[in-house]
Amino acid sequence: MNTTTSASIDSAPVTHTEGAILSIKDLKVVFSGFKALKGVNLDVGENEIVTIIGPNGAGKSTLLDAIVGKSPVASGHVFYHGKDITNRSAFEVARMGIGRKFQNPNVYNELTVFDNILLALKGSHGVFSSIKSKLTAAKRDKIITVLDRVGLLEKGYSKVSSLSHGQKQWVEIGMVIAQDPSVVLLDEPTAGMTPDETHLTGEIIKTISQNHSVVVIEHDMEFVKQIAQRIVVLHQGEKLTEGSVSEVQSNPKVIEVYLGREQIDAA
Ligand SMILES: Nc1ncnc2c1ncn2[C@@H]1O[C@H](COP(=O)(O)OP(=O)(O)OP(=O)(O)O)[C@@H](O)[C@H]1O
Repeated sequence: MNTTTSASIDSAPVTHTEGAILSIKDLKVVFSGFKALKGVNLDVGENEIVTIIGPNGAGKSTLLDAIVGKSPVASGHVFYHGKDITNRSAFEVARMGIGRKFQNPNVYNELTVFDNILLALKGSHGVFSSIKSKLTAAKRDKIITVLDRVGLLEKGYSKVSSLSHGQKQWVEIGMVIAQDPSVVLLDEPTAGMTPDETHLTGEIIKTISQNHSVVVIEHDMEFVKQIAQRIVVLHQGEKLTEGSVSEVQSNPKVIEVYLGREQIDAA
């Protein structure tokens, strides 16, 4: 991979981390004087699952928003495949290959699961023309592959309105991966799910990581343990630490600001 350099505020060259698909350097986001991110660094490798945890208001969603051009970056850099994409528009970032799923499913309830995935495929233009146009074998195969990866092969011809909350979330994950992103960003994908749905979501994330890098914001520590390879802990707009599940769970600072509180909440 070639090294890309960008000028920082003080003109010192800033480069991405060699080999990282997504490389975030000293990222700062400020809302009307409030520092939501105070200089966060994060690297995501190919086919890696990175899980972000931290207390409410830590800056987790803001970090994903800043990556995809939804929150303006005050300073610092977002490199994607070595290219500086800081403050690109949400549309450009999505087109380049960073897919984002938000907390609430954004699906077409009156269409089938199959048609929802069809609409998300690259090259689809508008609901009516996409569904009425002739389905090529390649598109059909692609949709079936996506349905298989998100565990919805048998629900392909069901209307989304008939699905459970968890299944609707998987439809939307399918719509994101149908666009062939290199990186998939998931904001609390298990919110509101049953324990069984939560576990299946973990298995789906592990499956999709075979073809995509995945960054997941999550609160449920059982789920984090199921999927986590590397955990990043955010606190008050800063990275407190990062490491394996056992490293993070035994870190006194993490216990003090986050895990202790989670354990009390769970009691
Ligand atoms: N558009 C905005 N305008 C002003 N303040 C904002 C905006 N978005 C987020 N914030 C503030 O930035 C801080 C970080 O918010 P963020 O949503 O990123 O936290 P979080 O870690 O995702 O929290 P949660 O777990 O509750 O979703 C919070 O104090 C929040 O109130």
